Amino acid sequence: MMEGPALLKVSHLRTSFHTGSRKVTAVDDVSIEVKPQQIVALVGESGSGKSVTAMSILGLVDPPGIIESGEIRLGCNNLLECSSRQLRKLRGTEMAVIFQDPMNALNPVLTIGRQLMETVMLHKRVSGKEAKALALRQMQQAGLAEPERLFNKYPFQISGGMCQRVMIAIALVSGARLLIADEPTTALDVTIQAQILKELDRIRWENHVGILLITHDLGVVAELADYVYVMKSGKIVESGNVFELFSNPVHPYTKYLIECR
Ligand SMILES: Nc1ncnc2c1ncn2[C@@H]1O[C@H](COP(=O)(O)OP(=O)(O)OP(=O)(O)O)[C@@H](O)[C@H]1O
Repeated sequence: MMEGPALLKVSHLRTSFHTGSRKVTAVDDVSIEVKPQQIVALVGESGSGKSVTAMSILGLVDPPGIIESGEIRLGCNNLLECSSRQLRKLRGTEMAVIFQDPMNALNPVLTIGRQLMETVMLHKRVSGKEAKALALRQMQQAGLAEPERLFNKYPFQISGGMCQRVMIAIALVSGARLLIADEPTTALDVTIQAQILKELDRIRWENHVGILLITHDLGVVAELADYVYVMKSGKIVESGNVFELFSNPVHPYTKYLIECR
């Protein structure tokens, strides 16, 4: 199931920030791969360059940041050669992202249902009625019981865990094959964390998505990931199958992260 060509292949990516006369290379010669239905973790301490890697893949690096070199392939698309218009289209149809703080990622003045329907209608030529039906189905798929009741609620009226499920539904409604999850459970309490992790595990099989999971939490990695890249100061210092990496870490930094768990 995880055999075959990569869904996402990042090769020798370098992303830097120029501020005044200073240049910070946040991502320095990073190469990573995600296969269909695989959960790949990118771990490392705060400031190691995980989020900048994600933003580079999504085409969301803004000045003073610049992607200096490398290649990012998503399916048959060469992302660094895409225009911003093409990238906007790909974000939604091919790749989607969920963030740490789902409440802030949602629009506070629109109902949950409205936001889902708008995403559907942005990507599919369907009537309002069909969009609603699709939105409701996707809510159910993301583990939201009683979607009809939730449809007319505003983000502040539902819990953080439910908001994250709504974000997952929004991410998947357009049929994206790659989901980038940037610290998806960090802001949630432990029991809700476990539920969301389970949900991610389920949707990768059911919706055939590959997931790039960005986290500093090795517990989350052990629970969910198949493959791990360890990042430090912008570089990948070690990578491997999750079982091998945990049982036999080679790089001192990986050993340190595992000991600090
Ligand atoms: N807008 C920016 N301007 C200047 N430098 C930046 C900017 N964004 C990121 N950086 C640099 O990139 C480095 C990596 O940041 P990044 O957010 O990717 O780390 P991270 O591993 O995701 O950390 P965290 O877990 O705290 O989000 C930072 O230490 C900072 O030096």
